[in-house]
Amino acid sequence: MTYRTAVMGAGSWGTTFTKLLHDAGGEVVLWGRRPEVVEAVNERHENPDYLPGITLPEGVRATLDPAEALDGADFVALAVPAQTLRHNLGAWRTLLPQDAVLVSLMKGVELGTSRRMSEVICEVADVPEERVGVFCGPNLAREVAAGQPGAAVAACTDEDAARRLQAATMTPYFRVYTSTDVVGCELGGAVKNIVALCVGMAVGLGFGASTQALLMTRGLAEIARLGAALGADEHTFAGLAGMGDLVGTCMSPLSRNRTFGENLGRGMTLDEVVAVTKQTAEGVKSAEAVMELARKHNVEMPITEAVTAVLHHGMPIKEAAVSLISRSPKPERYGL
Ligand SMILES: NC(=O)c1ccc[n+]([C@@H]2O[C@H](COP(=O)([O-])OP(=O)(O)OC[C@H]3O[C@@H](n4cnc5c(N)ncnc54)[C@H](O)[C@@H]3O)[C@@H](O)[C@H]2O)c1
Ligand SMILES: O=P(O)(O)OC[C@H](O)CO
Repeated sequence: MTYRTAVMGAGSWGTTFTKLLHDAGGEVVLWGRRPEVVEAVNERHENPDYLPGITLPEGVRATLDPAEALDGADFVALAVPAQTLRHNLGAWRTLLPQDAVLVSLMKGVELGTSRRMSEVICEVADVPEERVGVFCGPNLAREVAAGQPGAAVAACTDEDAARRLQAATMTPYFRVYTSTDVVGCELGGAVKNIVALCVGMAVGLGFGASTQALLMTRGLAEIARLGAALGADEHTFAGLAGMGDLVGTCMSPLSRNRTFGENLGRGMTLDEVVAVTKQTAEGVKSAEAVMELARKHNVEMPITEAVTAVLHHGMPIKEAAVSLISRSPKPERYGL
């Protein structure tokens, strides 16, 4: 069976996901909002702003017209920044094919509502949760685009839809597992960005692997605590969407979130870091939205709290580091 997919958003991950779908043998059209990006993909088979040096297959086609991209799609993959999804999807709502599965590629939580991306999709597109999927895992766009061995999770509460998404995305170099735990997969993807910001700050301050491992491990514990409060399956956090994505992102100099934190840790001001960050570092805005969720569900998330204090309330990084290391003594516990 050949599936047709519309990928909405021609940044680094949207473009990479388009290549993956093509390599998996599917039909795919990439929607981009900038004419020069669409032209580069169609004429020169590259997206130099986001994936310099990567050659895209000749069969990969891009368009500026959302209706053309969405026409007849089995899957609609959404790859815009988390904070613009509501606006973008609202504009495409009447063009969405009746039975298409809408797949979030995004790793963020909406500011103001604290909604996960799948919740925003259900609300704006007015579709039941069975028609909304999530694709996530330790996937640094450049490495996946280069065809390095990798894996991800295709999640949907409708197991059959998850299996179809799996079939549409498996390639000789990329494995895809299914899950029905949409909540856990989304939280794993969104909250690890906040932990990666913190690990980056630690790297920027000159701290080594011991401190980074501490932050990753306790970061995973707070992700699992929030997940338990929101009804996620705690096993998800030991998998690709949890530990896998957390470790991949926190360890990689390619991560925009880790790099953002590292620049702050080295002493740049927030404005300076924002000015040099050309791509989306979702954790920066999502930190406040996740903190709001944590407060609402009475979940302790000290790393998220410290990152939010540094990014949005002017707390000096060194003060945040002291606040974390001097927390009261307690037994080690994973999850709740
Ligand atoms: N890059 C990765 O390695 C990777 C991997 C997995 C998931 N993700 C997630 O994918 C999502 C997209 O990230 P990305 O890496 O492609 O980001 P990016 O910064 O590389 O690209 C963002 C894209 O969105 C477009 N865009 C920006 N503002 C817009 C608006 N107002 N309306 C419509 N389009 C707009 C940009 O033009 C660009 O095409 C994020 O949630 C990210 O966390 C990224
Ligand atoms: O570059 P980042 O920090 O957005 O991370 C990219 C992916 O989410 C890694 O899985």
